[in-house]
Amino acid sequence: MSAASLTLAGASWRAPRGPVILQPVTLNLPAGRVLGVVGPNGAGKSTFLRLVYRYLKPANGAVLIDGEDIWTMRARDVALKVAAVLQEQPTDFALTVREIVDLGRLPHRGGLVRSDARDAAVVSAVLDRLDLHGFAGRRFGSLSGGERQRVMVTRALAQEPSLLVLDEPTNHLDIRHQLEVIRLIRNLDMTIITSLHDLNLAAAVCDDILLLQQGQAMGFGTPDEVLADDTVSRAFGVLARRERLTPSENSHFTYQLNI
Ligand SMILES: Nc1ncnc2c1ncn2[C@@H]1O[C@H](COP(=O)(O)OP(=O)(O)OP(=O)(O)O)[C@@H](O)[C@H]1O
Repeated sequence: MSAASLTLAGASWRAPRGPVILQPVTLNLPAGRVLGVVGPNGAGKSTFLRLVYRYLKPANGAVLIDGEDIWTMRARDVALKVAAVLQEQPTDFALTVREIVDLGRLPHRGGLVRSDARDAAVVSAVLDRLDLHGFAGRRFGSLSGGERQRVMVTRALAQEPSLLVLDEPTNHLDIRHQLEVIRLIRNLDMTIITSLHDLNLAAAVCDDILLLQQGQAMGFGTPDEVLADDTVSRAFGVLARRERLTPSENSHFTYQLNI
């Protein structure tokens, strides 16, 4: 497993027989970076993520992973490189946690081939990593929202991707599990693309930020470059002020309605 670079070369998306939802985006993310995708509701964050994990095909331009256009690659080869944890959770509630996590191994074996010892070892290792071993035999449907979210992260890690896409990964999680997932994101040896609503979290966790507003990229760069008070205020339609907390030097945004 190693990290992969991501390039968007003028990639845009248009709804079928509808308007352009995402205007052309061009960016180059070196391998191993953590990219946070931020912006108000309806800005196009999920659409951007769907282009990256090859769910949506760009109307124009291309998405490249390690320099290769993902739409000229076989779907299975993309699945060997890219895993996604989405807001929508699977409905196979009758499966056990171990069975759900084992589904992450599917791209590594052809068709109906059964799990082998290596698959079992990877599944056990990722269950341990997310502290879910005690849940392995539980039915997915019997878990809480936060436990399900951790299972979905675990399944994605079982895929051993080089690029991990996360849609609001801390949703449903209590404070401790939020911190654990954030620490995990920072420590993974892969490229991460994550949408986040919490700008404080985005500034603390991400190497780079893509700010979207009404389907347009308003900024791409380090959190300090992109998340300036006036830019955040304009994008979200609020008065935003960023302070530095001492001694951590972490950013802390406060907001008020500008009426
Ligand atoms: N298939 C579609 N057909 C028409 N409109 C769509 C389609 N998919 C998305 N949209 C619209 O495109 C816009 C961007 O949607 P998207 O889900 O990417 O936003 P988002 O930034 O993830 O929003 P949120 O923060 O609310 O989750 C929204 O206005 C949405 O209604």
